[in-house]
Parts: sequence; C-alpha cells; structure tokens
Amino acid sequence: MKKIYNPRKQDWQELLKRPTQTIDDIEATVEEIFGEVRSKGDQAIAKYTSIFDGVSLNDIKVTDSEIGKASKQVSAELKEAITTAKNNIEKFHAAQKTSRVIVETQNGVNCWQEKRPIQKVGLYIPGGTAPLFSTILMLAVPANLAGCSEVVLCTPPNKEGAVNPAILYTANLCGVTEILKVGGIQAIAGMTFGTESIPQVYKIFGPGNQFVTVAKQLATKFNVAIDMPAGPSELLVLADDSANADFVASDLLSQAEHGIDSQVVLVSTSKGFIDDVEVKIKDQLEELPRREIAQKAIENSRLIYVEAKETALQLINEYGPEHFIICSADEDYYVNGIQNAGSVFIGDYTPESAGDYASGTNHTLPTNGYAKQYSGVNLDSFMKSMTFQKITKEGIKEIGVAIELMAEAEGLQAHKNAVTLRLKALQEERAYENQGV
Ligand SMILES: NC(=O)c1ccc[n+]([C@@H]2O[C@H](COP(=O)([O-])OP(=O)(O)OC[C@H]3O[C@@H](n4cnc5c(N)ncnc54)[C@H](O)[C@@H]3O)[C@@H](O)[C@H]2O)c1
Ligand SMILES: N[C@H](CO)Cc1c[nH]c[nH+]1
Ligand SMILES: [Zn+2]
Repeated sequence: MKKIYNPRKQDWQELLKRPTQTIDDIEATVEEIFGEVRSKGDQAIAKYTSIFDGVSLNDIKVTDSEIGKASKQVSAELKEAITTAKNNIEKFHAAQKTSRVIVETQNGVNCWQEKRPIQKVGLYIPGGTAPLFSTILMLAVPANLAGCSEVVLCTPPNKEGAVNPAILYTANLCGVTEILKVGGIQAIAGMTFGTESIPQVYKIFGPGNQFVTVAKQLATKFNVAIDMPAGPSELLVLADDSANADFVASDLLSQAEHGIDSQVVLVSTSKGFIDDVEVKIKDQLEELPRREIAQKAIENSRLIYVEAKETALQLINEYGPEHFIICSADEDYYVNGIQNAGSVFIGDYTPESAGDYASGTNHTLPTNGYAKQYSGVNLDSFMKSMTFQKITKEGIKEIGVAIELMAEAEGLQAHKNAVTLRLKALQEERAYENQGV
C-alpha cells in the first residue's frame, strides 16, 4: 500500500484518483451492446451472456420451481440472519416516509405536494465475483415500502446457468415480481429497452462493476432514470492513535476484497498508527480466501499521513468517499465537518460491514467522488414528488392580475387569456347576481 506523508495540496487530485477505467474506455463497448439489444432483443442478450458469462441459456426467466428449490438450499441460520437484516432495513426506511405538505400560499390558492411510487423499477444485483443477495434487501425493501407495482430483478447467471440460492430466496422473500438471469451491460440494456423476456422499466437501481455503472449512465440517454453511479466499493478511514489498528486493518480489507478495482484509504495524524495498520493488513490478508483480489485492490490504495486535523478533513471532503469511518478521539470534529460521504460510521465498534448487511442503512451508495452531489439509495429514490393545486373563485381574483402581468411581460398572450377569461366570467357572474337583486 502506497504511503504518503504530508501530500501537497496541488498533488491531491492525482493522489486521490480512483483505479477505475474512464467512461471513454468502456463507452464504445456499452454503446455497441445497447444498439444490439435494442434491435435484436433476447437474441442479443443470449449472445452477450455467452460471451461475458460463458453460458448459453434458452430461457432467462427464473421459474417458481427454481425458487422453491433454492429456498430449501438456504440454511435456517442464514434465513434468520436475512430476516434480522430485513427488519432493520424496513424500520429505517419506513421511518423515512413523509406526509403531504399543504400550504395556502394566498387566500384561496391551495397548493400541496404528495409522493407517488415509480411504478416499474429494475434492480441490478451484482453476481460477478460474489453473490450480493444483501443488495436485494437494500433495493426491494424500499421499493415495496414505496409501493412500486413492478419490481424486476436482473442478476448474472453462473457458468451452469444458475443463480445463487440466497439471491433467489431473498428476492422471493422481498416480493420481487420477476427475476431474470442476465448480468452486466446486457442486463441494463434489456431493462432500458425491454426485450421479449425483460420488461422495460422507468428507473434502474443497484451497484455493479464499472461496466454496469457506465451502462446505467448510458441508459439515462434513453429516458430511463437511474439511482446514481454506484461503482466499485471504496472506504476511507480516518484514525488517530486512539484507534485500534487491528480493527482498522479489518475494515480496510473488508472493502478491498470486493474487487480489484476497489480502493481503500487510511488518513491518519499519526505515523506510528499508519505503520501498525500496515503490519496488521499484511497479517490479516494472509488468512483471506479472497486475498488475491484484496491484494490487487490494496495496490491501488493509500496510507496518508497529515499533520493537522484541518488538513485531514479538507482532504476527505475532496475525496468524497462512498464509506467514511471515523475512529478518533476528536470524533465530533469529523462528524460535524464531513460534507461529502455516502455513509458515515462512527467509533471503534461500528464496522462498515454493519451497514453493508444489517444495521438498517442502505449500502447502495455513490462512489468515485459522486458523494459530492448524489445521495445513497433511500425511500424517496423509489418515489417521485407530485404537486397539486386548487384555486377558488376568490383565489383567482386575488392572484389573477399578477399572472396576467407576468404572462404579458413574457409575450405569452394565451397564458394571459387563460386568466382573463375566468376573471371576465366572474365579473359577469357578479353583474348578473347584482341585477337579480
Ligand atoms: N457502490 C455500491 O453501493 C456497491 C455495492 C455493492 C457492490 N458494489 C460493487 O459492485 C461490483 C460487483 O462487481 P462484479 O464484477 O462482482 O459483478 P457485476 O454483476 O457487477 O458484474 C458482472 C458482469 O460484468 C460483465 N462483464 C465482466 N467482464 C466484462 C467485460 N470485460 N466487458 C463487458 N462486460 C463484462 C459480465 O456480464 C458479468 O455478468 C464490485 O465492484 C463491488 O465493489 C458496489
Ligand atoms: N460494500 C458494498 C457497497 O459498496 C456492499 C456489500 C454487499 N455485500 C457486502 N458488501
Ligand atoms: Zn461490502
């Protein structure tokens, strides 16, 4: 892991670069696959599944019998753990429900805002190197709480054409309406255009590798919304001498094991602590089944020493990590000062894995510095806000002149007329009533 002491500000950008390929490197492949899926549907899906996943499938739809079989293969202990996580995720996301906002902005002018579910959503569940069934909880639970009526799930098949049983069990538990064995760029293209087997959706959610992330970004050109760019996992830990080097090393390795393009960073105000963590990483790495992946990710990673906590905070906000762990005697300084991070974990006993699986927060988070402008997935991600208004006769009399003047100033006579005709009608109505008297 590269060690850097007191980096100069002008070098931060280079130092904090992610190891992912750029959009330009991948875009050509993504465009080609999108074009083919759009014109050839399932035939193109089968072609690319064969190329990238090494399997030929006649039917990509998961059947009820596959789900039934999968459920029997998941142990009772794992089912219980999934239920614990599901309950916490449900509690945290249900609490995010907001009520209608109603305001009478002016006498007789009633405006309100209400949320409605996005009807058709697509969930991408990564399955390349690890079957991330926990991601189903993070996406399908809020989709159901929001009231989405069609919840389509795509996940890559293995070389035998099967999907990990825990994925099928969890998808069924969370009320997913359709499960399809398709991964990568072709899955995102399928949900964007729709094919004979894959329903077209309005919004695509979920993390994935850099191919999936770029494909989601391209999907937005075809009127499909996406949650955010949620690419290769990353973690930044801020720790000082008060922290536990073993714990910090374990957290860094937990995100390094996701993929060779993951990145982990330790920022510390103690050179001694950095040295301790370096030793612990080496020791723990030896024992990991995914040490080859983690080792490669570690090569892209950084141990950074800075003298002052103010510099540490500036650097962290510049990086905008997906996950940010704070293990410091000065914890409040960082908690209050952090501006750009997907999710924050505070104290020695809050491992990042807690948020990945079971504490209740969502693990689908912006990576690659996008925490500067995007939120992680939450209940609102599955809804859109709609506004309503109802104006009374009194109301249009009060507000009408302002609208007429503004419309006229913009040169939009028809807009003005829409008010003038009504005001006139009201005047006539009043004159008629007065005559009657
Ligand atoms: N940001 C988040 O919230 C978050 C959450 C969980 C996981 N992740 C990340 O998700 C990723 C999961 O990646 P994964 O690879 O294990 O699974 P994946 O399902 O994202 O990708 C696998 C698919 O990639 C495609 N693919 C592989 N090589 C290709 C190539 N050369 N060209 C075109 N397509 C190719 C294949 O179709 C394959 O099915 C990891 O990087 C992990 O860090 C991020
Ligand atoms: N750390 C990942 C988000 O970057 C989520 C995850 C799923 N399973 C384990 N971890
Ligand atoms: Zn993780």
